[in-house]
Amino acid sequence: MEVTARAPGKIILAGEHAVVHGYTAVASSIDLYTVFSIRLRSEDDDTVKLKLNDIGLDFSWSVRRIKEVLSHLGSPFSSTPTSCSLETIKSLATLVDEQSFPETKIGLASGVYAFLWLYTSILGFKPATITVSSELPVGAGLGSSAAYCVSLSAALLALSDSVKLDVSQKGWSTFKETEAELVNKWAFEGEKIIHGRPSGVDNSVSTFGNVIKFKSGVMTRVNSNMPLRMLITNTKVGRDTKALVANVSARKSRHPDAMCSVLNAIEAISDEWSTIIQSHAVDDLYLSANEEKLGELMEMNQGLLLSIGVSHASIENVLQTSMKYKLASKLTGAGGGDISGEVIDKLVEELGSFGYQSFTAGIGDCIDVVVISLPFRFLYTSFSD
Ligand SMILES: Nc1ncnc2c1ncn2[C@@H]1O[C@H](COP(=O)(O)OP(=O)(O)OP(=O)(O)O)[C@@H](O)[C@H]1O
Ligand SMILES: C[C@@](O)(CCO)CC(=O)[O-]
Ligand SMILES: [Mg+2]
Repeated sequence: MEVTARAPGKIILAGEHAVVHGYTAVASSIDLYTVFSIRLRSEDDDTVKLKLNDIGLDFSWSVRRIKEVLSHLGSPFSSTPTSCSLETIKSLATLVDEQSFPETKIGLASGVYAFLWLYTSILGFKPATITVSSELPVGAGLGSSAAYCVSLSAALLALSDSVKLDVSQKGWSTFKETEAELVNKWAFEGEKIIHGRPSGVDNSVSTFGNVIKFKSGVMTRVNSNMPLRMLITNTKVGRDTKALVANVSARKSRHPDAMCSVLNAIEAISDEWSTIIQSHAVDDLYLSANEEKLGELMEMNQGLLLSIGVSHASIENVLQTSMKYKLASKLTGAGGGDISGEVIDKLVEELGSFGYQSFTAGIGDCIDVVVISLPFRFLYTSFSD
């Protein structure tokens, strides 16, 4: 039996970091996916093999060893999403250390802990070969960790017999709403292992697709009526969402009043973003006035992100380069090395001369356009041998 599940990445249009502290963010899924495939092996095989294609790492555990290390948990199965305790993370770290995790890639280990937690909690101790590969750059602000956790949870739940598929389209099937909620909740537990303190916006937009507004754990769907041209630039500067989120919290406890004002301002920007993209353009003039407003909001949001300490010299370089072409930009996701914005070919070329990689997340025929109202959802297909 094999199941393949995929889940999209995202861009945060406004409100990253503020959303961790209970303020509104607006996010959209993009058409770049992470794909998990799980092939169950025969019960007497006794191995769980994990192949992480994007980061070039393979693992192989015996089911017996996993059981032994997690013996304090008793039965691992849980029908409701459960948090991984610190004690269990230490046990999972033992399993990962035994596989000689390369020191240079140690920052990636939390993804393997999240895998082991979700796998054993949802499927128990079944032998299998699991492969993951992604179109998303890992750790660049496009929600790779959420797409990883959502596609993994979707594949596991599809195999667990506890969920039923919705109608099948072109070989892919979707989950019904309540089952998608279950996938989302499990994915959030995985994100907690990777991020430390996720808001839940990334896994929610990866699970439900489209454009969403997110505040204090509550998601609202946004009906976007505005096609947007977006360019995403990866500065390739390594960074870690967990550390950036922790730095913002530390700054907030040092300067509570000032930070509260900044986060309130970010929330006002998110609210205006969602109002604008939901409005119906009566004519081209109205549309271009709205585009200009969004550009200003992006500039203001970026200024506030700088003030909370999550920008980076490379991001500022992209901003200044874009400004030469009178284009607005902001970082997206956790910051510290990535950016999104509107652009023209010359800008892409100039950004390329700094070693940055610009790409568009195209949809269907619209290769260079992100139409943020498209209904991206994770999908999976299953078949038996
Ligand atoms: N395809 C993948 N293969 C293996 N691990 C992955 C993959 N995608 C994500 N991860 C895990 O997620 C971590 C990156 O998550 P992180 O939250 O730092 O970045 P991001 O999700 O890409 O950006 P952001 O959270 O700002 O949107 C990696 O260190 C790894 O543990
Ligand atoms: C930085 C952050 O706001 C977005 C990361 O994509 C973290 C989160 O919301 O979990
Ligand atoms: Mg992430």
